[in-house]
Amino acid sequence: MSDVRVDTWGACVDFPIFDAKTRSLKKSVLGAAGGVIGANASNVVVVEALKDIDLHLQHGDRVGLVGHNGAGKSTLLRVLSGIYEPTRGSCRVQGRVAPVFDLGVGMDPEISGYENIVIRGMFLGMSRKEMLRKTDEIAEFTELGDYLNMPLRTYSTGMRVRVALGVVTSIDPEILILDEGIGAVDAEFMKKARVRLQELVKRSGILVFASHSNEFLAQLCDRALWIDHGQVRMDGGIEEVVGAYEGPDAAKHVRTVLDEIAAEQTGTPVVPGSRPVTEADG
Ligand SMILES: Nc1ncnc2c1ncn2[C@@H]1O[C@H](COP(=O)(O)OP(=O)(O)OP(=O)(O)O)[C@@H](O)[C@H]1O
Repeated sequence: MSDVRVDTWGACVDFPIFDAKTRSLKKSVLGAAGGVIGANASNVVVVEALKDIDLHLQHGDRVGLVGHNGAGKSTLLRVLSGIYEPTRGSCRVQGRVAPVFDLGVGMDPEISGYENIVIRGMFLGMSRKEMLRKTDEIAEFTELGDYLNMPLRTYSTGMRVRVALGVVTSIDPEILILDEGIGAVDAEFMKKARVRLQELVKRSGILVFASHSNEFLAQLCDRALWIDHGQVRMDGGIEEVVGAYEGPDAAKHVRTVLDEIAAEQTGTPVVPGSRPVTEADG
């Protein structure tokens, strides 16, 4: 597990759009959302989703990706998961990847919650035997009781998310690739899920997590990359990067969450807005 690694060297991803009208496009467009739109040598329109990404992650790295809509976060996660090959440059991943892009992927509406637990776990790289061992514990976490014997199609959206979250947080990944979409459950359940997510991250070798929730980023990651029009604009601590991307209020929110986590770990209560008195205070 300690030799897990993720490396990219100058990785670029271009999406050719064969049915776009070249004539109506300016040479290279930089909008508020989306990657740069350009044209390749054959005059085919391309979206430059990622450009020259150099990323080197090792065991223990917990990296959050922030950036505008269409910045390239999901594309980068797909490159790291081996779903996309870089158009130029390269990517090498050492270790077993568990990609969690959509909580519902791999779930079958016609089979029971119990059966879905096993299937979804296998989809994430676990063996059938391992999943059967974990089923009772996952069932208890979901609090769905007898519903777990009924077909998944009879569940509400939130009930499905409970099953999916239960499974996702039960696996033992070497490299965990998480893409948002984990907020569709009620607040009380989310509190419970958060603890499990934190435990999951702790036992993962590497985490890469794309999210628009600074709270989640602060809870799960200790480093952030700001992706801007397909490029890494900044690489640093969560507070610093969120501050640069979204401003001082967002950075303050991150600081509060980090203080809460530190206090939970040391057992010290947090006084809102408090900070140690320094010499500068006079
Ligand atoms: N399959 C595809 N075909 C064409 N263009 C694509 C495809 N997937 C992504 N893109 C483009 O690549 C760019 C990056 O998209 P990506 O989904 O990686 O952004 P993102 O940072 O995850 O955005 P969001 O925060 O909105 O989810 C966008 O301009 C998008 O239009």
